[in-house]
Amino acid sequence: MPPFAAESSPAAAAPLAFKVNSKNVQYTDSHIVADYHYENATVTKGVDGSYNVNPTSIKYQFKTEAKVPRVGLMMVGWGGNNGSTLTASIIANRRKLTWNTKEGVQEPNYFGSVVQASTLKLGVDVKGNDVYIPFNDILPMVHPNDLVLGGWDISGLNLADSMTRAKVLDYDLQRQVKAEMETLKPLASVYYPDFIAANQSDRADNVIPGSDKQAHVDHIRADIRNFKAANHLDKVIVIWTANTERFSSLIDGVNDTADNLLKAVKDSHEEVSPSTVFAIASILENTPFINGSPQNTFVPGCVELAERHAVYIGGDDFKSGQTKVKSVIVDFLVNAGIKPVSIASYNHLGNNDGKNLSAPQQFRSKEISKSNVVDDMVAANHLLYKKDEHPDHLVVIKYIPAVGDSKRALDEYVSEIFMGGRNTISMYNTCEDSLLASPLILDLVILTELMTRIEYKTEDMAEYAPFNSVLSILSYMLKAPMVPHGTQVVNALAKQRTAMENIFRACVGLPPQNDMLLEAKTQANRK
Ligand SMILES: NC(=O)c1ccc[n+]([C@@H]2O[C@H](COP(=O)([O-])OP(=O)(O)OC[C@H]3O[C@@H](n4cnc5c(N)ncnc54)[C@H](O)[C@@H]3O)[C@@H](O)[C@H]2O)c1
Ligand SMILES: O=P([O-])([O-])O[C@@H]1[C@@H](O)[C@H](O)[C@@H](O)[C@H](O)[C@@H]1O
Repeated sequence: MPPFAAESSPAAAAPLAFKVNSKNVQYTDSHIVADYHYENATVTKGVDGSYNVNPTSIKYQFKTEAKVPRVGLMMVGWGGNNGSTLTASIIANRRKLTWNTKEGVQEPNYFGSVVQASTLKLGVDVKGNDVYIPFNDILPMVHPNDLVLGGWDISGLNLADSMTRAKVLDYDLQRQVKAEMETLKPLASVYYPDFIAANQSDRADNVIPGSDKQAHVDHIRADIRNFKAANHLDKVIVIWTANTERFSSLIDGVNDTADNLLKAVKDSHEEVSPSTVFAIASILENTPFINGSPQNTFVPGCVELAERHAVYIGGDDFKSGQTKVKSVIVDFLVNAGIKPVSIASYNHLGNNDGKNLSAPQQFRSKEISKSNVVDDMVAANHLLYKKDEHPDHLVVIKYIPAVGDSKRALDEYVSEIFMGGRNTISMYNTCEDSLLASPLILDLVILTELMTRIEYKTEDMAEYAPFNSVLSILSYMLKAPMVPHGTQVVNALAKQRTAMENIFRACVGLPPQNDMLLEAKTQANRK
């Protein structure tokens, strides 16, 4: 039986939520085609140190396939807290289950998903008031309830037992989805003990045998093909929500180029990690691969392979809690002309992720992804920070089993303010970590799939082309967002969200979002 088939295929192309009345936008039976002028400015510095600013305008044409396909989500680490929680939550939403809690009857939702539970401004009404629509109405997108779920885990527990082990969801909900979850069993996976904490070995009872890494790549490729065929899917997206691995060493001749990496797989080189095996297998199956963990899955050779095959990749590390808040707080402080001088981020948690992170090499992967998030915001304000000057920044993660998935996060931001003053912001944040991360998996899979249906061309291009294989548009959901080589990393959450919104607005021929509200500022006093 297919691991988990959606109860019904999504309807044919659903009617669009809105139409833009413009000569720049054409709606065909199959596509939305929009002409868009991308306005920017190039800045050069004169010998006297002054800037010369040259406005630029590039005409793009975006073509979006309007029909939403039948999509499968294959999770690596399906039996983990995130994977089992997301699966149960989709069942609950799909079946409109309600459950009793001490607060009363709870209804299912997709809170925490930008795509499913946030809105965006479409424009203003005749009175000049903002009009907001659901984020997922900007362009046709897959609905989570229509996703077909599957995946792999080194633990052979079925999803009901995994859900019980995770201790995330309320019992009265677990009770209602148990029967369906019991039918779901992760596929055997690739397990190289050296890459995750030794304390994970007791879970590894569902492992593809042998140490031949080429055979493992071929095995995973076959799994993807079989899942797609068995569930009559148009597309599959693979997301790594398995344990955090140690970083792979970057070795010339091994993982520096696509060809060397493919040879390293053939040679079963020890530095090819399980996550890179999955990424290679996905790329060779023309299947997007997203890394929800902090390790450097995408070694240079893997990025080159994705670019060679024009397959989307994205990562790293779901941005779900402390880091998400940090990418707002530091942005606010620096843009307010206030100078953070020290950032201390401590948390403890007791889930299996925390257990794995209690090992030094796995913690180091997470420390890196949690530490670099302020770099762009600091670099953007040379008035506050001299070149290469940074706030002190400390990341601490401790494992305390008793608190389970309910992460306790303590953050302290000390900033220099006016005339030598100091401002200290302290935060204490507790939450079920998996309930923050699981909705992000939805956003990542839904937006990655949408991006596979969008092409662009500029006036100098004869044919349409896909976006760059490294999907930096996903950065809002990621702590250490991957960007195309040589391009800037943006971590500020507001900028990440605006970029995402404006690209989708451009695909329907709308100008970038702005909050100038000139209507209210110029007409209000008109006699
Ligand atoms: N808030 C969050 O939960 C959050 C936020 C950011 C990042 N992450 C990252 O997401 C990942 C998953 O988090 P989680 O809380 O679900 O962890 P988890 O430990 O509950 O689940 C990970 C699962 O991966 C499985 N696994 C390990 N190695 C595997 C392999 N090679 N192949 C297949 N399965 C394998 C484990 O058996 C386990 O079931 C972790 O790397 C974590 O750091 C989580
Ligand atoms: O998202 P965030 O709160 O900054 O970071 C979290 C860490 O603080 C936590 O210890 C870890 O278990 C989660 O995987 C997540 O990465």
